[in-house]
Amino acid sequence: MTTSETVITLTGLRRSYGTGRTAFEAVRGVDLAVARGELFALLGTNGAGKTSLLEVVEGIAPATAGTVEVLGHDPYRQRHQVRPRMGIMLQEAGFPADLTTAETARMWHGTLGRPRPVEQCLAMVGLSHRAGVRVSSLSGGERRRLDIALAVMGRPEILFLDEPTTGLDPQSRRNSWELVRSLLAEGTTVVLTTHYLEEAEELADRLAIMHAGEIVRSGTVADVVASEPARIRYRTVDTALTDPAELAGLPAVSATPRTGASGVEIETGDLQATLTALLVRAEQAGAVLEHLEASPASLERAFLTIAEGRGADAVPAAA
Ligand SMILES: Nc1ncnc2c1ncn2[C@@H]1O[C@H](COP(=O)(O)OP(=O)(O)OP(=O)(O)O)[C@@H](O)[C@H]1O
Repeated sequence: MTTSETVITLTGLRRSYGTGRTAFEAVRGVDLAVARGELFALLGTNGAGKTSLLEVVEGIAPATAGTVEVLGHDPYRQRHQVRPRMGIMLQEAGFPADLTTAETARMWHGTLGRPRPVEQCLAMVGLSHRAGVRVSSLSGGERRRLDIALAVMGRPEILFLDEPTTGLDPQSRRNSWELVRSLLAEGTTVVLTTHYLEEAEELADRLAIMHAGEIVRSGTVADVVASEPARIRYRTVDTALTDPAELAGLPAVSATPRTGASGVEIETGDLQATLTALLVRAEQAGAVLEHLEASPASLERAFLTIAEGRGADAVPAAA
């Protein structure tokens, strides 16, 4: 259940690698607040800065500028106070290859304050039957699931999952979602990065999309989708229906229609109104609209608009 208590607050957060002329700023002034009990998804193109940001929040690296507070503490300088209350699943974990699954879990168990039993954790991720198998013999997906098991073992208040389901088959992915849902139901706060938009749509209370070190969209899935227009596409030889100035006069058209070799693309804030008027015009002109497609706004579309560099300034982020 989501409460209004804020457990993660970032203000003007920046993170650079290197110094001087070779310095590279991977996180460029991020403001963010995550409430207790919610699932916050961080999305973005490859290299957008998600992992660089997460590592600062997890206390693995210091911020170059700005402030970060996790459970009321600086996660880097006051790491010993924050770390026991967090569960962290990194993008790539290193396990000693010669230990078995159960030995690895028991070793981790020994480092935690009030851990869940090893057997329970392995059962939670469907690895009980692989308990006696060496980690080196686990499949990539099984190793990912072992990662999740270790991350939840310490009953964390905040769980960080960095691309947790990459490499999992569809069934295992859905099982992981069920596990995350059960942790949310217990009141755990979850911060998730993923390249699977469906995963964010399934699980996220709120999300942010990063691009080039900045958050360019944020809010609920519905908020982010609402910021994106619907699209109509077709091809035709009728010049009245390929003229951008004529088409801009259709109701609810939100940008100058694009016409080119691949056909006509119209963006609209009201798909039904624009489509109805377009079809009436086509009927009156006796024109045929070939390959006609009408696509409602979607998270995928919003993501692609940002990835193509068209959406960075369109709608301010409101984290
Ligand atoms: N140690 C480092 N030294 C220099 N640059 C780095 C370092 N680590 C990451 N970067 C750069 O910082 C940028 C952000 O990387 P980061 O790993 O945070 O992105 P990401 O959003 O997590 O990407 P992905 O989705 O591919 O995992 C990239 O351009 C990357 O090359």
